Amino acid sequence: MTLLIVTAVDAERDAVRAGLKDNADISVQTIGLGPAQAAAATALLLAKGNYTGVISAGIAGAFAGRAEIGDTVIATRAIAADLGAQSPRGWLPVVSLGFGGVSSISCDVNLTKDVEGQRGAVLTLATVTGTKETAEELAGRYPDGTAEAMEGFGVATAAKLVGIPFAEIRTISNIVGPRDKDGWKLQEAFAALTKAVGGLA
Ligand SMILES: O=C(O)c1cccc(C(=O)CC[C@H]2O[C@@H](n3cnc4c(=O)[nH]cnc43)[C@H](O)[C@@H]2O)c1
Repeated sequence: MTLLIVTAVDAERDAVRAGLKDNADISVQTIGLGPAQAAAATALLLAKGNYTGVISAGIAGAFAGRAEIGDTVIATRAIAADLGAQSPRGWLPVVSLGFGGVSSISCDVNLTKDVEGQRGAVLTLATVTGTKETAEELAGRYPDGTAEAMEGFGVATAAKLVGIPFAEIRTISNIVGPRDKDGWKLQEAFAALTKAVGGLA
């Protein structure tokens, strides 16, 4: 039986593979960017293989004051932070709309028990946050929200459908706020990712 680790882009996949040193019991695959692509591609992989669990891994943005560049965040839960409705009285998560669905999926602690890092919720968004206002709104809405990325909830949804454990590991490349892509510390985050997944090997 094999553990599946999925990443959005090849650079993340290569950083994870470097930390695992050819461990034959772990398969690392690129699934593409965003929650919809992540859910569909993960479901396809899980349908074709026999996996003990799935981990969404990669880089992420941290909410100011909750994690720093180069830190490792191990998700307690993956939150669908843009699945719901806006209203004049504030945000309405999908669960409050009355049509079913869930707003967050818990992570299995056993999958990441050998990984070092801080624990906190990781938000999944189809749109990367790019303003101070949205960053503050999300941080206020989710007091346990430590980081945001674009795939975790999609991967978690596929794992839940198949009935296998899910976890998410993210290393911090940037602070969530006004868009400054040139300021993302990609190499620091990829190096931290290689180190973090070493515990899984
Ligand atoms: O390999 C490269 O040189 C490279 C250049 C640009 C971007 C990447 C990525 O890996 C981007 C996709 C990756 O980033 C996650 N991510 C990171 N920070 C955030 C954020 O602030 N908000 C949302 N997502 C973020 C995303 O989930 C993907 O895993 C590589």
